Amino acid sequence: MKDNDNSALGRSLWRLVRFARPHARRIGIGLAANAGARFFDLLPMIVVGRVVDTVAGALREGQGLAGADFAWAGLLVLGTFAGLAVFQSVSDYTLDSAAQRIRHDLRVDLYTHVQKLDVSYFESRQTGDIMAVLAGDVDNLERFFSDTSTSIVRLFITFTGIYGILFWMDYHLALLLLAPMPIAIWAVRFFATRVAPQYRKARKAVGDINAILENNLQGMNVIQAYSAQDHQTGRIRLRSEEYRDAAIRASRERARFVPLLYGVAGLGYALLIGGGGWMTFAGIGPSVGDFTTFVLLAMRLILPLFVFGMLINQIQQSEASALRINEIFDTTPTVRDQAKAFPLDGELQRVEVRDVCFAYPEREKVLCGINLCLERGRVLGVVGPTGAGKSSLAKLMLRYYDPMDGEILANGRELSSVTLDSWRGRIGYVSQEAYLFHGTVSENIRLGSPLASEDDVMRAADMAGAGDFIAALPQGYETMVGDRGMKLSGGQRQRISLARAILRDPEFLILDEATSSVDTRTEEVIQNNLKNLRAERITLAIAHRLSTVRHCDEIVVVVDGVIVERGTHDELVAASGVYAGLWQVQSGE
Ligand SMILES: Nc1ncnc2c1ncn2[C@@H]1O[C@H](COP(=O)(O)OP(=O)(O)OP(=O)(O)O)[C@@H](O)[C@H]1O
Repeated sequence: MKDNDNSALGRSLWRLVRFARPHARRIGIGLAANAGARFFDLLPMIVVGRVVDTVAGALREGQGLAGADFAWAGLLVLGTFAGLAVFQSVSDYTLDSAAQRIRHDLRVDLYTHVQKLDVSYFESRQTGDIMAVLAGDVDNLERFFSDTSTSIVRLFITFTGIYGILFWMDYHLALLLLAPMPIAIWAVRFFATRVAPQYRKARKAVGDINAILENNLQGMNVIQAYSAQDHQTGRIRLRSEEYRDAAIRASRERARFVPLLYGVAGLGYALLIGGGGWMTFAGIGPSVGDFTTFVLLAMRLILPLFVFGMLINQIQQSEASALRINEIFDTTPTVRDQAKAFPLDGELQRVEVRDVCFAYPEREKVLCGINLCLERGRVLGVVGPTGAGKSSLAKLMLRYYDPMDGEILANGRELSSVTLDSWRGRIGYVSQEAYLFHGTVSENIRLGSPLASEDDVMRAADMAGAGDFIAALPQGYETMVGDRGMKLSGGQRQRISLARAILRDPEFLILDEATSSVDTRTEEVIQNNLKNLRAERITLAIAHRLSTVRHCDEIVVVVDGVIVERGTHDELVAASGVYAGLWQVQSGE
């Protein structure tokens, strides 16, 4: 960010030009057509000059002219408009379609990149802010690629075309028109450096506003329950004011810039009309016809000059968006495939956790000296008080994070030397908060197994104890679950996410409080169903409710990130330790 603070024109935008490369041919055709269109656009003015010279010559020499003497001019002008129409539409279509393709590639690439980022990235950055980049900033760039860059090209061709003709006609006059140019260049640079920081602030404010909006819309029921509307409106107001002020400051810079451009244009014309008129009259300049063409062409420079001002403005806005997009592209995941990683092959027989310690970034240790051995066909239960580090252990298994010390081995191979896809592809994970996506029940169950048959989906739902309630929903498996599954109860959401994990037929099933929101009777049914599944997989079950882990082959008790007890249910109850105490409370003994 820092090295961009003083940059006037588009360093971040340049970095995104790579997205244009695959469409170079299309862009080339568009540019060539645009150049053709500009040629036909300017030709009538040369014809006008020739007509004026014909008239002036005839008047000077007292010759008569018939209407037929001007027919060529009319036909030529008509022809130029036909040419302009064809070339302009070819140019518009090819350049615009290239821009749409670039935006599409950019959006897909950026999203694909975001999907690879660490879980910790999403835990520390607000969703609404990332959304603002993926949606708002990408759309800003669409405008850049479709409108701004096309206008830049058009402007460039018009400018070079007009100046080319002017220099060819009379370089003295062309130089007169060029004289104030250095002032224009200075004005543009000045404007760009002044306005860029404001646009950056505005884009950041948009991200902040989106983050609060996204958060608040999701928690609107809580806001209403606590009558917190005024306070929340205040937060939005504050951010919106930041955006408003940055936008007004940018507008103020623009308002200063436009008179400068008018001044430059005025100076150029004053020199041209005054100096050129005198030179033409004195016979040391162009003919009357050429002077007419000259003035007409010069007039055509006015509009581009102001379009140029607008373009600088758009470029700066796009630059602010490009900066945010590049920030995401520059973020690399810390948990990723090592250069020498290769897929884990063979059946998953055992997962070992050796002397593992772990802390979240910039936090105290949450796990310390953890040793575990999980084997195929066996179920390991993890219990402990809230905040003890149980879910963190599951996150390490999933390789959302890598341990600080120690290692996790799968079939004897260190997890970090195995490709992420080959590892996570074997896991069925039911997280503490059952997250459902907007869609049908069936689509949600199929998340990790999109090609599964309907029968398999139903079987998985039955195993998860969800079959009956799904059948009773208005459209059964095709019922829409609402945003984040809000149209279902907590227990129903949990069972759908359990069905999702079961459908995957994973070799390693991680259940983090997977049945905490269902009643004890339903849980018992689910436990019985899961018993049939345990033979062909490793199961890790985390729970508060001891009845959930009671039948596990081994249970570990985690307190403050350390394993304090381990054994079977009976052994732990007999040991009269932490577990036995919890059991007494929960069983009412
Ligand atoms: N993403 C995170 N970043 C920083 N700290 C975290 C993060 N997630 C959890 N923690 C902290 O790590 C500690 C262990 O959390 P963890 O979720 O593993 O506990 P738990 O045993 O699963 O608790 P519970 O039974 O309440 O679910 C807690 O102190 C928690 O505040």
